[in-house]
Amino acid sequence: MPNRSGIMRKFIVGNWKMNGTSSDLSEIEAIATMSANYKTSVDSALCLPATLIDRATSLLPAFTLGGQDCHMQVSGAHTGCVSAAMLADAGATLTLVGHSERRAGQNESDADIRGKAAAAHVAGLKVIICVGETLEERDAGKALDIVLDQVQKSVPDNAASDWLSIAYEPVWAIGTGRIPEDSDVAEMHGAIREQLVARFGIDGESMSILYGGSMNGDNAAMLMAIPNVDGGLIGGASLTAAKFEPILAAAAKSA
Ligand SMILES: O=C[C@H](O)COP(=O)(O)O
Repeated sequence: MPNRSGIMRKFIVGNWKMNGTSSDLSEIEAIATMSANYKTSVDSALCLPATLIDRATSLLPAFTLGGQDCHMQVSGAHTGCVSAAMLADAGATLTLVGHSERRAGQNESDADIRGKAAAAHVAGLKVIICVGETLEERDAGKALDIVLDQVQKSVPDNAASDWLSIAYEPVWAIGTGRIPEDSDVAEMHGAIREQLVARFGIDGESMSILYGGSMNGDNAAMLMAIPNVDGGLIGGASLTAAKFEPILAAAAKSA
């Protein structure tokens, strides 16, 4: 997201997925303490399991913590679901929506994700909408069409750079150790940027577009040097301060 002088700061977000119990609060604290060393040039956050958000925010009120999903309704008969208002009440200030593991595992549609993003915004949360193609879609030459369609249909019409970011995550790169060619990342992020600017005007220039999928300390500098890569959404390498720090260091250097 832009700072006051309009320069894009890198935005590095860890996604703990379904990992973490109270015994991991000390590691979350270590990550927060380490991240503070980079705060002059890098915005960082952790998206935690909903069960940990309240305790983590009590322990670390200055660190940005988020959820990994929310329901589109404020309350009601939705057993097992968590609303955006509940995340905010627990202390979260942002949430992911539309992660591919939910699109596939929970059959979430673009319309669902748009509704969740809108609900999160109403609850006062910043939102990261995840998009990405499968390997079959890339091999069929459909990656750009698929991802741009997801962005078009998932992003609400009132989106603005002060609350909305996109995370491009090729499904086949998540947790596999594989990453796309630089040129493919540049092409996709450039195309997403063009679409955001066409739809939202100059504000589309300031919406952060994160890359996700096997980002780690070895490849982060290279990935963040690619035009329109404004940061990262990191899974496995966000689980410890030791693995997360080199990514923040790379982001700080590229800022
Ligand atoms: O949300 C994070 C992404 O799914 C990336 O996960 P990964 O860094 O473990 O590949």
